[in-house]
Amino acid sequence: MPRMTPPPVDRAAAAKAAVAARRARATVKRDVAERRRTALEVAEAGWASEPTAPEATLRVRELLTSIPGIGPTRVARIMEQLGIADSKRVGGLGVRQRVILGDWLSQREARGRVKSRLVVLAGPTAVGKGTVSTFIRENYPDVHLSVSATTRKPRPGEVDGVHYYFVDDDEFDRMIRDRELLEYATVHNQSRYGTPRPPIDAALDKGRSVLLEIDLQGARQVRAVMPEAVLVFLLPPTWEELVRRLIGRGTEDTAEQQRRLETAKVELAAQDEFDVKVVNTEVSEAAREVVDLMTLPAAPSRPSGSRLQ
Ligand SMILES: Nc1nc2c(ncn2[C@@H]2O[C@H](COP(=O)(O)OP(=O)(O)O)[C@@H](O)[C@H]2O)c(=O)[nH]1
Ligand SMILES: Nc1ncnc2c1ncn2[C@@H]1O[C@H](COP(=O)(O)OP(=O)(O)O)[C@@H](O)[C@H]1O
Repeated sequence: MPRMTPPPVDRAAAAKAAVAARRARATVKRDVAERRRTALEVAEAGWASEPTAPEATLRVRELLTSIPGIGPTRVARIMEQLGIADSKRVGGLGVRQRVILGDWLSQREARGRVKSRLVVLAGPTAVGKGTVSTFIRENYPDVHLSVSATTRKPRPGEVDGVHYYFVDDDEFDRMIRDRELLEYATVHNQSRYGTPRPPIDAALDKGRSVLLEIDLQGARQVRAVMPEAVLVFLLPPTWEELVRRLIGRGTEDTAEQQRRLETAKVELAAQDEFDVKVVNTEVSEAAREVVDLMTLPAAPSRPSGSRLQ
């Protein structure tokens, strides 16, 4: 599998790029408003700013990457859909491309304004769903992290009501019967897992954002019953890194690891069903990208190196 993330950039350059990206987004939107005066007039008017202005020299790829929740893989797909070459700079776009890009940005913004506060986090085994969710629970207390019910036995250190509600088969059946579960599924052909609905409704009613960390089958069910939910697919930086994480975790024997990796291939093939892809290279970064989707103010950052760095 090819690398999915670009090499790290230095912070000053990243900050400069972020400012340029913000200005470029504003310029493209202004440009779209102007286009109503007819495409010809816009063509004659040319680009709204100097060709050397930072927003004009910025690559479209960088502009799109600067939008929270859009990773490099998604950017490549969006650019292909919009028919914009990878090397294009914002200032070098033709009228038609500017119109297409401007429309896309406006639609994205409109969607952002009505964005659901319910985010579903899914992804292949060992990609780091649990780790990212735990980071969010510990660093973004405004987010309500759903606690699932499961028929699997607790692992050492797992606390009932915190990590899961550990229930037996009869109780799980009762929850299904009484329609207490938003979704449920049998995972890894072993145990049943389900999302209790009442706490989610209560949290949403109070205006809190809600995060569900569930499997692919569950994510599809949530989409069917709550189409406003934002579905996030967590990706590993590379396939090799996913294998390393699974083996490194050391919670499955070799046969089970093989079985999970086979499932992971199937799950990775479903990534395009999701609204947003987030690459889990750095736990804190991936967590921030997920929380950004909920339009919450960011939590104060902890001193670097305090956890999971
Ligand atoms: N559909 C569904 N899947 C869940 C739910 N809770 C957890 N899962 C998924 O169940 C799988 C197994 O979770 P777990 O037993 O904690 O083991 P691990 O994540 O593989 O270490 C993971 O893919 C979770 O995302 C739920 O409420 N519904
Ligand atoms: N960004 C990351 N960088 C390095 N290791 C990670 C990262 N995210 C998670 N891990 C490690 O990968 C392993 C699997 O993570 P886990 O959260 O259990 O995955 P999942 O819940 O998706 O099955 C764990 O050992 C965890 O510490």
